[in-house]
Amino acid sequence: MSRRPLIAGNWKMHLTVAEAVQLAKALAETARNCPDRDVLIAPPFTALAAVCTAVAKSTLLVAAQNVAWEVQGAFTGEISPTMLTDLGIAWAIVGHSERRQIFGESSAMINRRIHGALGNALHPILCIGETLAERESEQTFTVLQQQIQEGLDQVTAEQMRTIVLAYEPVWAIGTGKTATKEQAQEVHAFIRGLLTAMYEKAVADSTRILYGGSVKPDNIDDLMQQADIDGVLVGGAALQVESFSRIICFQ
Ligand SMILES: O=C[C@H](O)COP(=O)(O)O
Repeated sequence: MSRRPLIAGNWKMHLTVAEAVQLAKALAETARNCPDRDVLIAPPFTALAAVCTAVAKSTLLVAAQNVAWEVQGAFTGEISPTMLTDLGIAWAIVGHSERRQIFGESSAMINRRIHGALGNALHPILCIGETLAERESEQTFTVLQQQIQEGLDQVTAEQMRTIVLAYEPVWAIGTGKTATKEQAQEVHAFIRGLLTAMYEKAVADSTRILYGGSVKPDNIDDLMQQADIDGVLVGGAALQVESFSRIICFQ
């Protein structure tokens, strides 16, 4: 089954509005030259409106880095799904390991965010991944299974059509230590098998599973050649036009 590649850049807490618009415009040009793949950027909240306007006529997809589960109310510091759709945004990252680890987001909270997104026409990118200690104690698959089952609790097969998963081993994020292509493929195949068990083969076969963690121009081609790697979620290397353009144009 062929799945359309998705190359996503998570800008995290970087860039001014002007810098974000400049980078987005340059990447829209790169994306235009690679029409056989989806290209997505996730700017910080402060730059979302300006970036959406700047790339409105391009194929570039724009995501928020998180999303609340309620549409309005007393939730200081949160951004609601309808505030995002109001800007024309159709995507949201949910459950990034930095949200889980630094800000203490639980699987239950992440599941609520997933439903908040799904209920308001946003495509969630659900992030999962094990820590170094969990990998070294051979708990990788147990941890991932729990994160996926809890994150996707009450998500239907129909809703799975709009969800993307991103496997990001915590030990590979921002460390320069990428998982080998074999390690990444092994986990992606496990995730696809789990989706088959949770839903059905057609759902597993059509779900895009991204890899994230120190993806760079020099490892993108090997990663994208793996059977179950359908794209990448890039942090550091997504902040420069040259490096992210090379990643977008993987061979
Ligand atoms: O969301 C992106 C990931 O956290 C990967 O970040 P990185 O490419 O800087 O390792």
